[in-house]
Amino acid sequence: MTAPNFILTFSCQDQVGIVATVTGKLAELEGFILDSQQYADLDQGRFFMRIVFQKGGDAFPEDTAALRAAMAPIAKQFDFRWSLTDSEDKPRIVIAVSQGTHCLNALLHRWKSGFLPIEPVAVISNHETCRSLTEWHGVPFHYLPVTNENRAEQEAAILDLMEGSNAEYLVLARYMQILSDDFSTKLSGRCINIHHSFLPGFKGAKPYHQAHERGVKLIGATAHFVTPDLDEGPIIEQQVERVDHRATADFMARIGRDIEAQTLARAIHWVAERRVILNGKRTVVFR
Ligand SMILES: Nc1nc2c(c(=O)[nH]1)N[C@@H](CN(C=O)c1ccc(C(=O)N[C@@H](CCC(=O)O)C(=O)O)cc1)CN2
Repeated sequence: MTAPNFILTFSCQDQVGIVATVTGKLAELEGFILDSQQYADLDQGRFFMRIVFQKGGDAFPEDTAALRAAMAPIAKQFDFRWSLTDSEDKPRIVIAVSQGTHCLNALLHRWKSGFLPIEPVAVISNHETCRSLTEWHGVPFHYLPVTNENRAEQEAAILDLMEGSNAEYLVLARYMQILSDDFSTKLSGRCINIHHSFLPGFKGAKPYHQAHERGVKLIGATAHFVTPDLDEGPIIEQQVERVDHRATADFMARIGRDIEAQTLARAIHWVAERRVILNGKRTVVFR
């Protein structure tokens, strides 16, 4: 049986000696480093790092909890924002969708085929459209209709489902409802949306119509963390495709579906491999 890999990611105020201290501790624990990436944001004065390591000797802690306990004094010393996970522990995810199937299908197909290291614990929707696709993949489907009158209750039901299934992330896979400020704030850093434009261009529900009206030559998609400010959250991944004067809004939407699906799946893959760290209104992505 191959030794498990562990992933340590952290950010902190930058100073001399962070890498030496962290890797010195791993050496003391006989940790064997397999991959290491770091970045210093000089403007913000913050340091970011991701280290993948495994057992390299008998001094290595017996499990993830013991590893976390061993690293905790250093995390306290530098006031880390950090996570330390076993690479086999796939993040538990609730997926939200409205009527478009393409992004949901991309996530569930990649997961079922073993290409996306996630644990989709439930799909929620304000329409019945995606029930059969979801249940075909063996994932529970929850129909949660929403109106302006019941939005608070519906969002509370989503939160209860996340807590009840110990879900780490809510992924909006073309969920066409604006989350309330309270809900999106509660899920800060844990809710990811796919927007069907190359942000910051063309925010809102109908970006392809806006793009056609503007006569753009590139269309795209953007996966980002959700904040109360619509389509303003920290960007995780983007992709673009060329179009020309013949492209109608419907044509743009048609080729856009593939871009959206691939962009969201790629972003969720990065997140699942603990490669994404929030950096204020931006992200650091160790690819
Ligand atoms: N708090 C946030 N909620 C959501 C965000 C976000 O960034 N912050 N992103 C959206 C997704 N989205 C674009 O990517 C989007 C979805 C819906 C709308 C919109 O205007 N919806 C209308 C209803 C439309 C309908 O019923 O079909 C509305 O809510 O009144 C704009 C952008 C997901 N939520």
